[in-house]
Amino acid sequence: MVALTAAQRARDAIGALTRSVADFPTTGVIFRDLTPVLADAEGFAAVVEALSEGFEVDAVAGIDARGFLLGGAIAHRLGVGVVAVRKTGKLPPPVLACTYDLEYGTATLEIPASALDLDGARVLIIDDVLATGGTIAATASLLAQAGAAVAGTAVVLELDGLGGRAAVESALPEGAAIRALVTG
Ligand SMILES: O=P(O)(O)OC[C@H]1O[C@H](OP(=O)(O)OP(=O)(O)O)[C@H](O)[C@@H]1O
Ligand SMILES: Nc1ncnc2[nH]cnc12
Repeated sequence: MVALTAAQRARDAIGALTRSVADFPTTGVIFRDLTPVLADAEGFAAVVEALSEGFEVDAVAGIDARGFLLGGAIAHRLGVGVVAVRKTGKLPPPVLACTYDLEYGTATLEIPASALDLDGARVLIIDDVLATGGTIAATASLLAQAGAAVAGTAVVLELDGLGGRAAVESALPEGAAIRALVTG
C-alpha cells in the first residue's frame, strides 16, 4: 500500500472531523470548528507536518487564539521560536497595533514594539482559518512594521467567497507563499 502524504492525511482528518455550525457567532455565519481536528492525535500531527513542510524561516507568528495551538507546534518542528500575535489589551506597552475587519466584527492585534528583534527575520504566519483575510493582513502589517520579511502564511482551512486570498496576496510581499490545506 502507498503511504499517504501529510497533506492527504491532514485533508482526510479535516474532512472527517470539522464541525460546521450555522449562525455562530452571529446570524448568517457558518462557523467551521476545527477543534475536533486539533484534538485528534493523528489529525493534529498531519496538519502540523503539512503546514510546516518546505518552509525555511527564522520565526513563526501564531495568531490569537487558535493560531497559537498550531504556531507553537510548527515553530518547534521547524526549529525556530514563536511570536504570539495577541488580541488587544493582553500585552504590556509599548506595542504595535493594527485594527481590522472580520467576517463577524472588528478586532485589533498587537505585538511588542521593542522587545523582539525581528529586523530582517523571515517569518511564517500561522492561523487556523483564512476567511476575509483581515487577520492575516493585519499580522503581516505588524510584522513589516517590526522589520520582518514575511515569508508566507499557512492555514488549515480557506473559506471560499470572502475574498481572503486576494486580500492576503495584496498584503504579503511578492512571492510569499499562501498555503491552505483545504479550501471550501
Ligand atoms: O480571515 P479573517 O476574516 O480575518 O478571519 C479569520 C480569523 O477568524 C478567526 O479568529 P477570531 O478572530 O474569531 O478569534 P479566535 O481565534 O480568538 O476565535 C480565525 O481563527 C482567524 O484568526
Ligand atoms: N466561518 C468561520 N469559521 C471559523 N472561523 C472563522 N473565522 C472567520 N470566519 C470563520
